[in-house]
Amino acid sequence: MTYLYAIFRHLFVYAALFILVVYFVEAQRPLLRDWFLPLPWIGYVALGVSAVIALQFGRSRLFWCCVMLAILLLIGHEKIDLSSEFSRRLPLIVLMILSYLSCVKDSGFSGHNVAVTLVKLFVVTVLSWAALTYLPALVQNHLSPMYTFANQIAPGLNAIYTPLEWLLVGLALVTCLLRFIFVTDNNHAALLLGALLVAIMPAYSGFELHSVLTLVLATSFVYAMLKDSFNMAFKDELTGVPSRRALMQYVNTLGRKYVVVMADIDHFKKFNDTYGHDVGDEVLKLVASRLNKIGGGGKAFRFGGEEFIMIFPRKTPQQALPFVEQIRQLIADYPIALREKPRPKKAPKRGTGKPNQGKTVKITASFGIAKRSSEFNQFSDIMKQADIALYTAKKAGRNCVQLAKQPE
Ligand SMILES: Nc1nc2c(ncn2[C@@H]2O[C@H](COP(=O)(O)OP(=O)(O)OP(=O)(O)O)[C@@H](O)[C@H]2O)c(=O)[nH]1
Repeated sequence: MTYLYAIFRHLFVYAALFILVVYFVEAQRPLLRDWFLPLPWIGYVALGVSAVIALQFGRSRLFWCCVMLAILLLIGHEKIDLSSEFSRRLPLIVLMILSYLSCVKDSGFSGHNVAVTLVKLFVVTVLSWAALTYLPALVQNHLSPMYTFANQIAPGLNAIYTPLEWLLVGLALVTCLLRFIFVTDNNHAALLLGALLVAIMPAYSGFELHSVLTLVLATSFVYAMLKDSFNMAFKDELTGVPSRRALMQYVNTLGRKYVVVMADIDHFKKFNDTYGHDVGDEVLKLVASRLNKIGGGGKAFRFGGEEFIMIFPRKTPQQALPFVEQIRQLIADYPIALREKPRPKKAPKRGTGKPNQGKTVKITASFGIAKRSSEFNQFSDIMKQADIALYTAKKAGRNCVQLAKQPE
């Protein structure tokens, strides 16, 4: 569910950006030309900044995208004298390269890897060129109906690309979309946006409009890199909730009144030993997603291992208690469906042997609550108090909440 939500959230943001850009460029062509005419360098500067950040962050794919876009812009700027056929095909080739880059991993910037990537990009370029040159002859008989079909959809389509080129554009865009669905992050969303904007570039003649599209793309690349790096640094990789580092940063923003709740899954070692570490990981994700939904203004963090911390700013332990109780109950009541055991290599004969039925289990967690007070005003001291309360909860039989013994 969270995975689907992440896909739709990203798609919504980037699709909205794409539509906004296209609408703005369509509606404001003369205005944009006036704005960008005195700024012929702006697209290059944006790409340069994005490329430098990509270098610093080790995002080689976005770096190569910036290089490709700079070449595209340069040729659009007619700074390089090449045959018009090459200029016409270049957006398609860049599109193919973008879809290729969305399918591979960041390989970094070591001399060897840069050389290998350049060779691969060259191969993609040659293959794309060959496809654009030889495919029309192969599908000659289908070309005329394809032109008619494209004309029926929208009369202007054939003026931008030939129907065969449209097919290649579609293929490249679907590849980027599928890669984004498989690896849902900002980098892949930016690559998808990049592919979309490069695909529509031939529809907009004029260097200024290309500069606008490049500027949008370079900015989205920078945003994607910063956002993904932020997530890596401040979100726990397994559970997706804010990490210990995020907690330490958050603590600095707290005022003089707050409550710290320490949560720990009960008998988790036994659970891991019984059902395996992978199932243990799934349980951790589940518990984290419950804790993440805590009410009362509480904020959950994974502290490490099977321990979580929740902070309630501007609350007393008594005010936080009902929300913690609610979450404890939610976790305890939730039946966890265990995945079916892996099928045996040799399938039992039909009618013999019982189906490998999935089992459900339940898990509980214990909680310790402490507040900031004049006696315990350092975060580490309040944590220690919450930990003592948690230990008391464990001693009291687990699956319960204990308040630290602190002066009122
Ligand atoms: N699957 C999984 N297990 C983890 C992870 N981090 C820590 N653990 C396990 O969590 C278990 C913690 O066990 P203990 O601290 O002994 O406590 P417990 O078994 O939960 O018992 P009580 O806390 O006393 O109820 C260890 O077996 C760790 O290996 C993780 O990321 N994934």
